[in-house]
Amino acid sequence: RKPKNFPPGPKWLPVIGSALTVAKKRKQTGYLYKATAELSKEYGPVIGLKVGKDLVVVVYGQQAIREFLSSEDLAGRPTGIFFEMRTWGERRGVLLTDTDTEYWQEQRRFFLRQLREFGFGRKNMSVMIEEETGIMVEAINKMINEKQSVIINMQSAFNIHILNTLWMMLAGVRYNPEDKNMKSLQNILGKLFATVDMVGAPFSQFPVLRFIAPEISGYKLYVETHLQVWEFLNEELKRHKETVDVNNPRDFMDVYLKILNSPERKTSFCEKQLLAICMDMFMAGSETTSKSLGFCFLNLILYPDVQKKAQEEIDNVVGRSRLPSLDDRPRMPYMECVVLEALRMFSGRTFTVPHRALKDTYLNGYFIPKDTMVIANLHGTLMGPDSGVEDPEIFKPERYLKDGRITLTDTYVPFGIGKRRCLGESLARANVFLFTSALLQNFNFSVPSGCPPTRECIDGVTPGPLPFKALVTPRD
Ligand code: HEM
Repeated sequence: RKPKNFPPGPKWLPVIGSALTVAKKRKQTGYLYKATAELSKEYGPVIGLKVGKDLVVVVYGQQAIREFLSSEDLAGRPTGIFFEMRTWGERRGVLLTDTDTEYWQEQRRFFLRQLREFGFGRKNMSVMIEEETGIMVEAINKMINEKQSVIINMQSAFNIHILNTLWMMLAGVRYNPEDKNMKSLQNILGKLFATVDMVGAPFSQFPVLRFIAPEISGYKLYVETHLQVWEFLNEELKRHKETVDVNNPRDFMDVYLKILNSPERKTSFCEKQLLAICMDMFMAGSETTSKSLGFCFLNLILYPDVQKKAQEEIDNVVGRSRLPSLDDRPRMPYMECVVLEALRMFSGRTFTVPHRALKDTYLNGYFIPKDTMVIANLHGTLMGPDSGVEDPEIFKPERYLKDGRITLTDTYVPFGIGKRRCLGESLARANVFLFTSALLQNFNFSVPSGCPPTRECIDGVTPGPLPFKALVTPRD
């Protein structure tokens, strides 16, 4: 039965709850984020659903999103499918860490401190990304070679380089794009993303399917691909344990191994936890950044004036004799705004991670029982009718500039806020800024004749642009 004063939403049918209504709306509108927007028109900023046996609340209104993300009562880690996944793995001796809320907060703090203080290991974050941008520029130059230009698939152009920046920080390894390990990792992650659709995957809507139809429901593939990533990480951990010098940590794995060997080690620290963090970083950090860059370049070819203005700024501040660095950032407000707009285009179509109510509580005046899963659709605050953003579908970096200074409002939360906010924000911003400015410094990007890009996206919990090509020409 529906709890008293639970947020309003579509009718709950026996067994399937409201899953069918969401699926129908999704089919009609083509997108999960648009389905939420439609439901919100009918039911208001906070929508109550029942998916299979679980209570799920989706938050869409701008103010309600802020209230949700600021609430400590709603900052728990989900149990349900994710928890079961880990328990399932534990039984086979591979997965599980107790990443429930309290442990997670301890691990979060540790990760953030390491990121802030060292950028991990010997090379700091900026230098490492700058090197990777140089490698990408070089690779494009090679493709162009003697020709005048080259046509590139832009939506996937960044995947390998972004994976490299993540993997360099975590394990100090960078792969050649042609490397077979890198290709296999990319392949596995791609499959994993195709199967993860927290609100949409059939097995998360109907838990029983996991047991009676593991193949068709996608559960088997989900678990198998998860395990493949796990094994990939475990191999690297083995190598690290053999070669670590705790007084000279090379990367995050070494820093973590140092803690494991120290007497002050807290109970939440263990090897499995380390692997779980690396897994979370891959899951949360690779597709998100690559897709934001995809949206960025899609819009740069659709808005050549924006591209030209950014290039003028790069030429003035950096020139052509060296690559842009993070130290240039304060003197490049227009490029910063290009990044802000790219992040809005990505996060404005995406959802937060699922949160869990740690106790009975209230949101926007509605009752949220303990253990309800709560998730926000950031479209509401970045692009929706009460977001305060004018012409939200238009890529307009100037919107953040007031008298030459960057001014952001409370509604601009592409990384979330509060206790569960994104852990990789500084890395993601640095990646988008450095890759975009290095490429614009060296090349012009335009629509190839006969291949106009579409603005339509691939639907999912983190949508990305549909495949599109750019004509890339060296700048004089
Ligand atoms: C442009 C790129 C990115 C965007 C737009 C983005 C955005 C977000 C958002 C909206 C959340 C959910 C916040 C919430 O539910 O309250 C999140 C969570 C998270 N992000 Fe990011 N993210 C990006 C890149 C990264 C990177 C590069 C990393 C890792 C290095 C990362 C690690 C995480 C983690 C671990 C969480 C979960 C935090 C938790 O469960 O407490 N993200 N991110």
